[in-house]
Amino acid sequence: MSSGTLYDKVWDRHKVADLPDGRDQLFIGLHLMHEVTSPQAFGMLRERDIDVAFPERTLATTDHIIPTDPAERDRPFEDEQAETMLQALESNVEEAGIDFYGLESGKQGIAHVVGPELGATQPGQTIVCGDSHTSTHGAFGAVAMGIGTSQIRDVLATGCIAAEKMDVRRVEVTGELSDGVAPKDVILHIIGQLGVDGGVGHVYEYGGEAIEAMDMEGRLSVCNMSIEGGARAGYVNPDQTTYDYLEGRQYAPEGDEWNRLVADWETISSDPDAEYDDVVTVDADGLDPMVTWGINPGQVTGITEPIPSPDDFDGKDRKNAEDAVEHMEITPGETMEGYEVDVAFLGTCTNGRVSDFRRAAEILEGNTVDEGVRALAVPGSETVRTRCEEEGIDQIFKDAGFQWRQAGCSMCLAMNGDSLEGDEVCASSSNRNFIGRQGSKEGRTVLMSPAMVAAAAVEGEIADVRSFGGAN
Ligand SMILES: CC(C)[C@H](C(=O)O)[C@@H](O)C(=O)O
Ligand code: SF4
Repeated sequence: MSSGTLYDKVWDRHKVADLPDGRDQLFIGLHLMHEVTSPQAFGMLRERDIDVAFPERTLATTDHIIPTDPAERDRPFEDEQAETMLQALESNVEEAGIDFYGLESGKQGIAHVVGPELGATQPGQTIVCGDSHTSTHGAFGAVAMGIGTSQIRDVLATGCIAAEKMDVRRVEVTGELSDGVAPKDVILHIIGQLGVDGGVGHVYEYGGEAIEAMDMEGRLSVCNMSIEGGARAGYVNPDQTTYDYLEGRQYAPEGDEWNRLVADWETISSDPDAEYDDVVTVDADGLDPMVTWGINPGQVTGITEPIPSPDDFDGKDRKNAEDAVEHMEITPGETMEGYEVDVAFLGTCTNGRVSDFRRAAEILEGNTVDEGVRALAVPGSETVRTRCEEEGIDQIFKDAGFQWRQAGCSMCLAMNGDSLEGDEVCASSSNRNFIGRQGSKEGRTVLMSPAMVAAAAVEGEIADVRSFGGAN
């Protein structure tokens, strides 16, 4: 039997043909869809009178444009553009016979939260979505990639895309996370070390004891931000943690089929002697909670570490650091601790899952949000929201002074009206801190873990979550 990486094996299994331009024709196991990037592709199919080839391999939800304020979710939405986009998605999926998790389903949410929690995301699959954070699904040992409009058209029409095979970099994360340090800190640290372009031309295979010790939701957070490190995709080899999470979920196979698949999934993991194009080792021992100080996710440092000076960098990185210092109004040499915040935002496809809300609730319990802070808790899906409400987590958030919202992307990119104003500073559990990302050109985003967002909300400034004691 040939020896290789999971990426090689899954790719080879799904490869249909060599294309003349050097790319491969790749069959797609699961196509996730949301309202922003799909309408145009459906339009292209309609122009040529082509039906959706595999509706049963397609799953749709609505996330980016929908209001998260319960009072604004009645149809038609006040925002006409949002209403039009959702209507387009609704009629497209109905016509094609695609499973759709809309507002009434009780399971609506961000595609990258919904796919895994419904058990649609499975090991060994090829997964695509017209969304860059499709890399999230790699946490299950899948090859999951974001695609553009013409590829959405192709997968709708044929079940295949033309894709270029990448190199594989093994990112070995050794050591153990200390209290108060989360998977989000690990991926921010990785991006800080390897750079936002460090992964270009690669997919990242995350492994090592720190990754193996993570639960599925932690691995999802890590894989989610692969794209922020420039990688085309990121994945973790499937193991018992993966199977235990998946078993019994809505789309998960059952009985003999389940046993057959688990046995098969065991064979698709990277072999011990697999050859990688590159291997890097990152030590998680002694890692601090991380915070970004700049305007891309690689401009990141430990909470106790000083903000670097532009002089520490060369070329493009130096210019980026100068821009960051100016935009963020930060002082190199100081730490980010004590940097005042106006908004605390907890949610997104990076950190909008139940374990994220549990970790933040541990910090919030018995505490109140600083009076200068507007605090939003936005579950990544309605399933997450319901689960949090069953556990009483919503009450802890509300008692602390957070707004408890309904599921969506919300202030991650402010397409739905949840937005920063002026030069507000946001302590955010999201994945992008680009200028203007959260809806205001002067707005300032500081990326961090969910527990760190809760700590910042309480203190009214960036704080070290470890000072709250017992936090994990
Ligand atoms: C709107 C969508 C295409 C976009 C993406 O591709 O990632 C969004 O989800 C984002 O996070 O910026
Ligand atoms: S939560 Fe943010 S990063 Fe994730 S899909 Fe929505 S907009 Fe993109």
